[in-house]
Amino acid sequence: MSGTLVLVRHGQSEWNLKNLFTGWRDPALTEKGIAEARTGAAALKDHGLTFDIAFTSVLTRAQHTLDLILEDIGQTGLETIRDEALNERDYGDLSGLNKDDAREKWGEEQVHIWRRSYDVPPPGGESLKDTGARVWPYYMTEILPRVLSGKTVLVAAHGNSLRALVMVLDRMGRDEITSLNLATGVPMVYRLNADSTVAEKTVLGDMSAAH
Ligand SMILES: O=C(O)[C@@H](CO)OP(=O)(O)O
Repeated sequence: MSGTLVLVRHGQSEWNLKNLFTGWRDPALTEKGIAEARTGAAALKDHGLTFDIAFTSVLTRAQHTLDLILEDIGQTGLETIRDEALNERDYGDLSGLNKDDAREKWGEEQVHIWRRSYDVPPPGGESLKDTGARVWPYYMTEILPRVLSGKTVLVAAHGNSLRALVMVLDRMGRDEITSLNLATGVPMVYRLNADSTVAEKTVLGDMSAAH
C-alpha cells in the first residue's frame, strides 16, 4: 500500500446558485458553499485524516474551500500548491450565460453534450478531454509522486477538473464519464497501491444529489 489522495470539489459558488456557466470566471462561495466545505471537513476529521500537502487551483472558490477545510481540521498553514492546471474547464463563450437560457437556445441535448461529453468542447472552450490534457500531466508529475512516496495529499478543485481525474482513477470509459457528476464539498478518499492503481475508494458523503 502507498499513500492517500483526497479529492474535494469546492462548495456551492454564487454562480452555481445563479445557474450560470462559470469555467475560469471567479465567483465567491455562497453561505451554503461555506457550510458544504465545513461538512466535508467534519467528515475528514471523523475519518482521522490529516494531510502532508494540499493542491488547489488559482480560483477563489477552490482556495476558500481548502482554507475552510484546513481551518476546521486544525491544519491552517499547511504547505499548499496553487496551479491553474487544476482550474475548472474553460467554458469559453458559454461563461456567464444562464444554463436554462442556453437549453432554450441550443436545446437540452446539445447543452448536455457540452457539459458532460468527453470530447465535444463548448464554443471557444475546453472539452473534458482538453481539461484532462492539462490535469493528467499535472497529476502525474506533481501529485502522484507525493502520494506514492507515502504522503496524504488533499486536492480542492472543480467539478470538471476532478471528473478528469476520477475518470482515470476509476478507469471510466468515455461513455461512462458522461453520467458522472460530483457533489460539492464531498471528499473522495483514494488509497493508492505502489503501482498507482486504486486499492480502495471511500466517498465521505452523499454524491447522489450532484447534477
Ligand atoms: O459552470 C461550471 O463551470 C461548471 C461547474 O459548476 O458547470 P457544469 O456543471 O456545467 O460543468
